[in-house]
Amino acid sequence: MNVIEIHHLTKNYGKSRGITDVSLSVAEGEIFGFIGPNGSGKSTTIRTLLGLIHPASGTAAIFGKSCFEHPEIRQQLGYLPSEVFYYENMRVLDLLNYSASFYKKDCSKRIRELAAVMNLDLTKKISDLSYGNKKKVGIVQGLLHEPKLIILDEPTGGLDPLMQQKFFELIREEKRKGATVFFSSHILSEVQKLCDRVAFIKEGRILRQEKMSDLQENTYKRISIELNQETRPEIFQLEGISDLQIKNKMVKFIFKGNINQVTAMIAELDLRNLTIGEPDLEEIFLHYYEKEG
Ligand SMILES: Nc1ncnc2c1ncn2[C@@H]1O[C@H](COP(=O)(O)OP(=O)(O)OP(=O)(O)O)[C@@H](O)[C@H]1O
Repeated sequence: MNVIEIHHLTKNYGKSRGITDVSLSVAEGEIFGFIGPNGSGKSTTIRTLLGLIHPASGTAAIFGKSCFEHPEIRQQLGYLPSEVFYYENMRVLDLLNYSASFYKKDCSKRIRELAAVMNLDLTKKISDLSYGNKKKVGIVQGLLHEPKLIILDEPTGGLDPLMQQKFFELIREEKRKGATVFFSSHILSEVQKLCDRVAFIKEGRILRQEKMSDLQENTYKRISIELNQETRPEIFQLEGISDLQIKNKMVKFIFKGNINQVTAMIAELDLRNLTIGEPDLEEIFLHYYEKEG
């Protein structure tokens, strides 16, 4: 069953672009990454999905129902917005208890567990917290009622690397317990570690949806060659080469395909140096999918 179903969703802000014809689905138990640069439409998609803003056209459903028509769905979902605003004078525990009062269950044990994992001091006043610690409050708030669907809009901003790791571990644990996770980010490397599938959004449109395993199994290589003399681009016209950059005697490109073909081509060259590495997903997206944008 698909927990999230979005079909042809379009939303504009007056004359300015929001999102255009966005379609995607997230299966039960999946961790789904939603990747795009700043302003690409991630938050707009999420807010429309949650029924917080109205689309111009298209449909969005959670557990098969529209959030507008069935606000009770929110009982089963945990949402961390990209920006969190709190009552500055409240203590962390009071704020979390207040959030928990919206759900029909006792969340006090889970609040303490989550605060311990995230190293969050429950006795502090919100106004005394750093940006990263406020983000932790948002994370605990999103998870405290053990929701079936967790929607996180840029959750890791402000968290230090150790806390990011702890947070990822929390998300993996929620997945093991059966939760579905929708996770937006502009940092591909973090999504790479966590997600089963990923959609890339650019300028309000979805470019691709891929299984993470397919992306990683594809033999993408980042190849850098230093030659003993200057060269010509025609030599590098092999199928599968993209993002070819030639500067004096330095040649760089991304290659996808049978590695033997590219090593045969390189064997013909007079090399000074050669490095073959794995491009990160950022490079794959930016250079392979750029032309589709
Ligand atoms: N309330 C608003 N009024 C007018 N334009 C808006 C509003 N909210 C978003 N937009 C515009 O819609 C587009 C998509 O913005 P959105 O916030 O959805 O992107 P995002 O991918 O979440 O970006 P970021 O990573 O910076 O949070 C942008 O061009 C933005 O300027």
